[in-house]
Amino acid sequence: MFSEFGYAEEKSTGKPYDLRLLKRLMPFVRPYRTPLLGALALVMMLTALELALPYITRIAVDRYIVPPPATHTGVSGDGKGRYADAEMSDPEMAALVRKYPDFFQITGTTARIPLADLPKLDRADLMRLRRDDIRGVSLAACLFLLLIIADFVLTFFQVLVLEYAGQKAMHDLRVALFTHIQSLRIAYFNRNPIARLVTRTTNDIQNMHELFTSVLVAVFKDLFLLVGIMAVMLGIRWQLALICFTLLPFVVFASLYFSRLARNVFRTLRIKTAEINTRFAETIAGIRVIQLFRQEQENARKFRELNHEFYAAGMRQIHIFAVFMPLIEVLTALSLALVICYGGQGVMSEEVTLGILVAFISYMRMFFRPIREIAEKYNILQNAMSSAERIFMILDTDEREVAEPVSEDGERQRAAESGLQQNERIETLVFDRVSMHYRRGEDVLREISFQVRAGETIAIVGPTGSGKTSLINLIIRFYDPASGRVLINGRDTRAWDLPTLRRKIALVTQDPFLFSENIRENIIQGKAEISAQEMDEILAASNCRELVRRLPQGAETRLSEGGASLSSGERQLISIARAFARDPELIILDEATSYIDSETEVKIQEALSNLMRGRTAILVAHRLSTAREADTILVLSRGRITEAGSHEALMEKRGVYFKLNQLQR
Ligand SMILES: Nc1ncnc2c1ncn2[C@@H]1O[C@H](COP(=O)(O)OP(=O)(O)OP(=O)(O)O)[C@@H](O)[C@H]1O
Repeated sequence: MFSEFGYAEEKSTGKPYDLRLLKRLMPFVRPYRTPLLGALALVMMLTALELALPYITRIAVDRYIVPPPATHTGVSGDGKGRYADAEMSDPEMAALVRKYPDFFQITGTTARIPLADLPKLDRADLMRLRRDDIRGVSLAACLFLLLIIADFVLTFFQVLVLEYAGQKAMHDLRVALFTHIQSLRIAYFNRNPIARLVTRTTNDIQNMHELFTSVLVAVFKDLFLLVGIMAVMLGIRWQLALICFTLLPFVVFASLYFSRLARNVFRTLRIKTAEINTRFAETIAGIRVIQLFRQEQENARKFRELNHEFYAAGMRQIHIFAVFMPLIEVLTALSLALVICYGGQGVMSEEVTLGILVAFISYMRMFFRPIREIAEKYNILQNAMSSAERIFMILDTDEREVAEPVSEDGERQRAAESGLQQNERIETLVFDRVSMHYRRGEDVLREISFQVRAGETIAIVGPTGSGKTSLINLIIRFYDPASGRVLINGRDTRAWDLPTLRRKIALVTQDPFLFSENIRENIIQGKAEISAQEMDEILAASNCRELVRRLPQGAETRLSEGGASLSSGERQLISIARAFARDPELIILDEATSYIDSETEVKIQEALSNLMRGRTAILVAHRLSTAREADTILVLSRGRITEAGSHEALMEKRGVYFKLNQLQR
């Protein structure tokens, strides 16, 4: 049963990139293109900074650390060995040279000392001789530090700007999705379980968010870094660079292979998470049934099974990454070994400087990271694409309740029409040979015809499943007839402006739904503020006064989810107050079948007669005593009207209605 609960759709494997989908995303991204481009520019700067770091190390090593003194002095060679030079014109150098007459040879204004003899000098003298190198190294270190600080600051702004753009774009997408879902016809919700729609607005949007923040810009960064490292390495020493790149195909292959393995596991994990969530939500919603029928153990067994499948998928994921991550580390280490081996030989044969070797080692450490990250992001990208696919599938659902006016002219025309209709009072409601079905070929109403005039009350009675609720669903246009017409004032309801039509009607259902807002908000339901006096009148007419007085903060008391803190009778009283607040012309009442204590029952009946006074009413009556007062009673059976007339007329007829009365007595 669970696997049928809309999860098949979760299995859809999005392509890792789909230009069509990316194009659809553009309207949501376009308003934030400036911050996105800003983030991209910051990423380019960051890449340049990161590439510069090993280069600075190389300069520090080659120019200042390894060679002998550089500025006052220089390296010179005469075939037999290498020397460090010191300028005798500098008095400090001259004094130093004179201190070690055995080591220095003076020619003209230059003194030189064989490199091999440098360690024989005092440490302080050696430092003095190499003071310019020490200054150079300190400068390089400062520059290194500055770049790291700049990296930190730029990363901060890059993350901030990117998150801003991503959050904003996803905020807009979530609102668009929510608004669209809200505008869909009731029939759509029969086919789409709540859990699926909730997942769309939460998980799927989250996946898309990750696409923005972890993939889009980061992939650019990884690519810049990869290309940059390759270019710098080739530029410094192409022979050594090519040796390093020999392992590249293995890394790319391993990354692609593992990302494919991981993709399947991620998908299973996603499905299992959704199933666990639904099982959990269902358990809480149905806790009374579970406890009453002692289903705890069986339910726990099913949950354990699901949980185990989730655990198994989680472990598979861990196994994959437990092999993949170290494998990439091994390949990185191998490439480092190659650099050290070949680079080390190069240093010994003086084809490569030590600085180059050090820089290469740093670059190699950085080199495989972007490849690994691109492989990881491939999964996020794919996830996001299938989320985008599912989100747009909903956004493309063309089952809107109110057709959008196609042009401005259409809009004006509609506004003018709705203005006219707003002032028009409902005089007649006519069902003209109406049939309807939920599934093709299974008519639940057949050829229904009847008429109601302003001020009349019609009661509909009939066994369960005979189509009473379906009939009232047609009046408020939750559904439309398959054939025939529902006419108000002689005009098809489909030609009426839907909001205007609905504003004239109030529906009091069997089990009214209350929102987790306060009582006042539940009653006024989006209406502009109403005065305290009006509110008091509504509470009085709907018999809610006493109930509100008992609550800790009166009408401002916030209800728990679905009004669960109130009894079903109290919920009905509030829903009657809600109908009063609309001051409707037509009342549709689906009488409650649940047991309500007789005191509350009296209150409800009183409130209802107040509500129906002077108004047109259509009443689905489960108790025949309620139907008795109606002007006309329609008896429905298997979707057809089998009898119609006043209570007296139908009793005289001695048909179905008479028999029902005998039974309920
Ligand atoms: N959303 C739906 N999708 C498919 N079939 C439906 C749907 N709602 C109702 N039905 C079917 O339509 C038929 C009429 O149902 P309806 O709810 O109108 O009966 P009812 O007379 O109001 O019943 P009750 O007295 O139990 O409320 C039933 O066979 C029911 O199974």
